[in-house]
Amino acid sequence: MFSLPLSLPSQRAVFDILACYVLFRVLKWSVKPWYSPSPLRHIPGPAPESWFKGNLGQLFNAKGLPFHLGLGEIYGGIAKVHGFFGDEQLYISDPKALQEILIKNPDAWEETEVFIETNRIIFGPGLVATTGDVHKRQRKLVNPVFSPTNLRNLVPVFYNVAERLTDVLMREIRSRAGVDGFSVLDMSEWMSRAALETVGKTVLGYSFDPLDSHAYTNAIRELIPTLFSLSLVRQFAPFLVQLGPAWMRRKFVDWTPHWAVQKVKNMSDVMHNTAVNILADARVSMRRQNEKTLISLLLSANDTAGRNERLSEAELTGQLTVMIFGAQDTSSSALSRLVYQLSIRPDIQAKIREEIRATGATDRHLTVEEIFALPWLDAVLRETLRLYPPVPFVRRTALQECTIPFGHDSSVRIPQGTIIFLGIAGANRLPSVWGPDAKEWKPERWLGGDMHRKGDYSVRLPGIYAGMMSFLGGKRSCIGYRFAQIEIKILLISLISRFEILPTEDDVVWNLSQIISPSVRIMKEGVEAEEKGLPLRVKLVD
Ligand code: HEM
Repeated sequence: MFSLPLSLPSQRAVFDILACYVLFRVLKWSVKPWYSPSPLRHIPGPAPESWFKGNLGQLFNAKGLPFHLGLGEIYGGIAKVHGFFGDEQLYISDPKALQEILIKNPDAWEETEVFIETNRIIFGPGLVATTGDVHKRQRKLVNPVFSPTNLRNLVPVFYNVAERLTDVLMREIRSRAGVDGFSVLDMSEWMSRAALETVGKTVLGYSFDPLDSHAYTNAIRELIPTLFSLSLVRQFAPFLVQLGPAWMRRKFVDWTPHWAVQKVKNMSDVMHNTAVNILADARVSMRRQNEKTLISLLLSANDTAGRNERLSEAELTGQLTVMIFGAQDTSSSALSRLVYQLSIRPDIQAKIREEIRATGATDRHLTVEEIFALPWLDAVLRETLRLYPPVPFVRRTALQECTIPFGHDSSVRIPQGTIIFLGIAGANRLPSVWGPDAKEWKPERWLGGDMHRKGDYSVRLPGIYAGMMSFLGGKRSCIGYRFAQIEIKILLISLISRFEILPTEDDVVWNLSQIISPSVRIMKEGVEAEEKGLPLRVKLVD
């Protein structure tokens, strides 16, 4: 558990600081109800599981997804949960409330300090580590880089990765197929490699070589699970970042005797150093070859931006790391779920194969228009992202006191500083929006346009994609949502036109580590355990 040999005074310093913080929170918690009764006291919700961490142990838990979904089902669109020392927080999946928070009054809400400060330490000052005007300025420069035209120009690169993936899979299958022609492959591993290679090539023009165990590759793939294991410790970040200058905070991190903190520190150093080198290379090759990777487009946009709009070197390095992260785990989680759903529904897999074949796509690359005109592929992508969003929740803090409407004609006053969870997965399953079959995976609900929606037409979610919350909505919505659609569709076209995919007998479970990922239940020395992966039976189509 403890990985660093620390001197006694430094351990003592970390301990004293944490002890002061705990004392401060306990005092605040015990005195507050006497001088101001909470306006949230009547909001229903589960009892705190512990006096110390409230419901945080249930919310930030690999097995916590049913708890998240249950909050909306049991208590409605706004439920009260508890943070440290009884801190009252809200869990929100109500469409009207989401509309108010994300669209109507976005300046009253911001990412939590915990999120911003830990991201700033890990990624540097990129999009996920800045707020207010700085974030607005960064988005103004980064958003156009993901324009439909720029993404269209990258289609050959997306195809190149997809074809390299199918070539490798063909070799794998041929070398170890059984008599029935099927081979069992860990498809989540392959989807993760494909997603990393895609983002490496499109954003940076850089190959991470998916078969190589490059330190940067490992850092990218292990960071999010390691951070999730630190979810509770992370809550102290806003307090810790106020402790003196940067060199002193770095010393505190160096002295922290926790293996996961040290692992995150090392991964963050690897990512930062690699990003600095990649940026320098990108500058050189951009000038030499007029290269059109997303980072070279960002560099050009930055060079021509006005002085007050321009990103600093640290901000550019931050964007680069953030783009890689934003793209990798999320896309690979979505792809894993998609191939799994198609494996258990071979009838729908066959429909996609048929519609691809009808375009003649097996011999040529489809254009973006042709890709988006495949109705079953589109319906399967939408339905899978709706029912199984890779990021099931995000959090925000109220920057000022505000009142938010919810339900038919209710409202609640929210004190400044309140932390809220935006229940992405919960909102995506609301019967009021999607109809009584909201909890079923039914791609056909997307065929025939909006008329097929069975919910109440007056209730709308403020998401940027297909009226769902999977890529969020508003000022901090996903910048790569078009990128993700093209990437996923091209990879699926290549896979489904060449391979038939069926499930194995394995018991697949989907765990939460901020982003959802698959594991299988196994017996290890007579004891039930879980192993990361998604074994599926794959064979070449006849
Ligand atoms: C299926 C794939 C994806 C899903 C489900 C997804 C989902 C999300 C969500 C929910 C957020 C909001 C996070 C928050 O508010 O805390 C977000 C933000 C973001 N995403 Fe994605 N994302 C995906 C793919 C991508 C890709 C491919 C990229 C880049 C190439 C990307 C880049 C980003 C960035 C940079 C942000 C931060 C935006 C900001 O704070 O202004 N994402 N994404």
